[in-house]
Amino acid sequence: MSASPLNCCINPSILSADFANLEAELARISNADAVHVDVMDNHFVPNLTIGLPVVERIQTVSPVPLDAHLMIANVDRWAPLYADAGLSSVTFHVEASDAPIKLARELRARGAKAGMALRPATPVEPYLDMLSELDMLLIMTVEPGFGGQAFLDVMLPKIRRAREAVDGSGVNVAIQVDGGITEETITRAAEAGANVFVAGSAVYGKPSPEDAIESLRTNGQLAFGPRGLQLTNTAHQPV
Ligand SMILES: O=C(CO)[C@@H](O)[C@H](O)COP(=O)(O)O
Repeated sequence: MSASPLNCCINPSILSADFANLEAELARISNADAVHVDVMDNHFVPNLTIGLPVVERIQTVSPVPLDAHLMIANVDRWAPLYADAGLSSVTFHVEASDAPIKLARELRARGAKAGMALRPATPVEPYLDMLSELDMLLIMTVEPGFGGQAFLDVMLPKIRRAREAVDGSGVNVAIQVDGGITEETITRAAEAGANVFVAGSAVYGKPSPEDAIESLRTNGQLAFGPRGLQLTNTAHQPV
């Protein structure tokens, strides 16, 4: 399935997969648009997952592109190395970067799509002027660190503001949401304007991850509707 800026994308979160069988777990989501790789350092978030050597190995066996979500400190130093590794998309947290515009430019220069993430308590308004520097804006819909949390409905106005700004700016920036996405909450997130959905437990917690991806995609696309047709610049596609 190739991602289109006019479509909703479903990116399953590897955090809910079996870390002892990653190759097999990746084969179970071959109809996903990308795999969302949660990199946590136990500093920026209170959890520890995997780092660059493991991510590089995952890339060699994944049937879909990698969408890295770096929940780490010192991201200005580390994120470019993930782009150098050939990842399709690298997302850093604005709260962890000293120079987000410089970092986004560096990621693009190294061939990756540039994503920027906002924790729930971080407002979007200060960053709307830099949309043209980004390929994706990730609005966290839970506090980052753990899978299986409940979707924060209080994030819906932030998603709406981001969507209005993206549509008004004429640049094609994907709006990704991550945390608590289910067959039910995806509808509210998509109605608000999100078009790339990270889902961990709602994919890997189901007997058939492939069927779960299709259901999520159908619900997301229905709720997102023809809104995507307003986008005109297709140079940067979401993953
Ligand atoms: O980045 C994170 C958590 O910090 C997410 O990617 C979660 O892994 C999503 O899991 P679910 O909420 O979908 O179970």
